[in-house]
Amino acid sequence: MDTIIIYTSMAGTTELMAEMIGGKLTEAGERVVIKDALEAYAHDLQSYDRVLIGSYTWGDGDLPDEMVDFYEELSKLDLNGKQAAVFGPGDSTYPHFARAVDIWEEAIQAQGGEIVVEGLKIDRWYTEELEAACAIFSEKLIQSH
Ligand SMILES: Cc1cc2nc3c(=O)[nH]c(=O)nc-3n(C[C@H](O)[C@H](O)[C@H](O)COP(=O)(O)O)c2cc1C
Repeated sequence: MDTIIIYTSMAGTTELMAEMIGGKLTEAGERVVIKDALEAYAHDLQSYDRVLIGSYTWGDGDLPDEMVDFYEELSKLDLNGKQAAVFGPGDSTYPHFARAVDIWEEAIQAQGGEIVVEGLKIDRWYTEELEAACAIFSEKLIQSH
């Protein structure tokens, strides 16, 4: 199973999640590439079996600005046959908690990708749960194929 993790991070939480999840999959013997969305092109996804997107939420429940180009490219791709899952931190004091996770899941499904594990949303006020939550998410991914 070859996985690409595309993420963007402002203060480092999403990056940490990407590294933790990537580390767990690698430990399980999977091949993983982690890329910052600013250095990634959506067509990069074509060479991988599994696509993971890591995205915090910005504005009023919006995608981060750094991911908008990638989002537009992804919305033109055929993702049939791809396994996918999304993770990201948010802040539950905002009305749309971690909504970027839902936006990405919808975009992936609209292009034919299969969401194999429910999106992981982490509240920034509870980051002590980060490592355990990322480990569980990774384990579900490993079990899903
Ligand atoms: C201006 C601004 C707007 C934000 N809007 C939302 C939001 O609508 N929903 C949400 O859940 N979190 C929101 N957040 C919180 C970020 O998603 C959260 O701080 C996240 O941990 C940042 O990820 P990072 O550490 O990878 O940069 C917002 C943060 C800022 C500074």
